[in-house]
Amino acid sequence: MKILFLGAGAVGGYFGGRLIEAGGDVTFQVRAGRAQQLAARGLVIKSPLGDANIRAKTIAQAGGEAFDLVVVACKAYDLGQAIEAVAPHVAKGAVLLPLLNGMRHNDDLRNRFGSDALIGGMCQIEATLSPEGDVLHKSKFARMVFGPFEDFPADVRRQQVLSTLAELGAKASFTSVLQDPVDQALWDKWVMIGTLAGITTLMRGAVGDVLAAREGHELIEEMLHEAIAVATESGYPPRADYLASVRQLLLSPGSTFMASMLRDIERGNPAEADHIIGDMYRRAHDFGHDASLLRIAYCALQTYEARRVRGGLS
Ligand SMILES: NC(=O)C1=CN([C@@H]2O[C@H](COP(=O)(O)OP(=O)(O)OC[C@H]3O[C@@H](n4cnc5c(N)ncnc54)[C@H](OP(=O)(O)O)[C@@H]3O)[C@@H](O)[C@H]2O)C=CC1
Ligand SMILES: CC(C)(CO)C(=O)C(=O)O
Repeated sequence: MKILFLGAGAVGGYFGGRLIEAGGDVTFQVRAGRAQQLAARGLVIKSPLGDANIRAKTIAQAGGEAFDLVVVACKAYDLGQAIEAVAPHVAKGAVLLPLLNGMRHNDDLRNRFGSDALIGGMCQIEATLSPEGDVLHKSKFARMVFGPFEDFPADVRRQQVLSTLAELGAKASFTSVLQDPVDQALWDKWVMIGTLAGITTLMRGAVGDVLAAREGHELIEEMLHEAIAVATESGYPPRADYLASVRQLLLSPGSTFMASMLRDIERGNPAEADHIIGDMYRRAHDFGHDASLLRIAYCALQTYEARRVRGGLS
């Protein structure tokens, strides 16, 4: 199976690199700056699961080659361009697997390419790119979940892609899970990341820092409650055992766990505010919920973005 990763950032670089190690035929579609880094240094992964320096095949844009699977691994604010970049691959028969946090990108991709071009996915990893472009994997967990959507079961082509990816993933240095249907896993992840990103960007600290504050524990619980309410109204209430694991992550005193969105803000980069927090707040609002913490977190993120865009950060 020929696999293309659109983007070789923290997520694309990690999972794409690990699939190459497992014997996968993987190419990265990258822009000029990232292409130069990969040519100069190789695809470098620094990870508690094992360091690697991988020779990565790259292309600048869609050309003659056809791919069976295109993994979309960009940030949400780049999705518009990414959609145009992957369109020629879809026209040649590729199936798309987005690994972005949030949910709305699935609708965007489905509206543009149709349901039969899409499988669902998400990943759990704490990773970032160093200034030199090395993938820095910070915790031991690395998990990719993929599968067909509940309302659109896999046809023969997507089933073939899913099972080949599962076989390859089983040999790779991450946990690979084929989940049919995939929807609950995507909602569960959004509940967790919506709460984590909301609270850590609002308070500008890791989970343990927030918990050190007098109202910290209560506010984390309140934001989690708002996110759970959106998932529940949407038909995907998180299971009790999943919520127990989320509470363990979000309520561990002293924990340095934080959302990648906070790291983006600390570097003065754009944040996926609208996609991860704004979309959740809007859905809460449409369901008639108050969701006052999501509302404030979204407002804080929009304030950051306005200041960033006017050059007011330094
Ligand atoms: N980092 C993490 O720990 C986790 C992230 N996620 C989610 O995964 C998604 C990706 O995040 P992450 O990997 O951290 O982000 P990064 O910023 O590290 O990587 C995104 C990459 O996409 C590339 N890209 C964007 N548009 C294009 C394009 N049109 N053509 C080619 N390359 C493109 C960027 O390239 P360029 O360098 O040229 O800008 C960049 O290298 C996000 O939705 C995030 O929320 C999910 C779980 C964990
Ligand atoms: C919380 C985490 C690290 C889990 O995968 C994540 O998705 C993110 O910060 O973007």
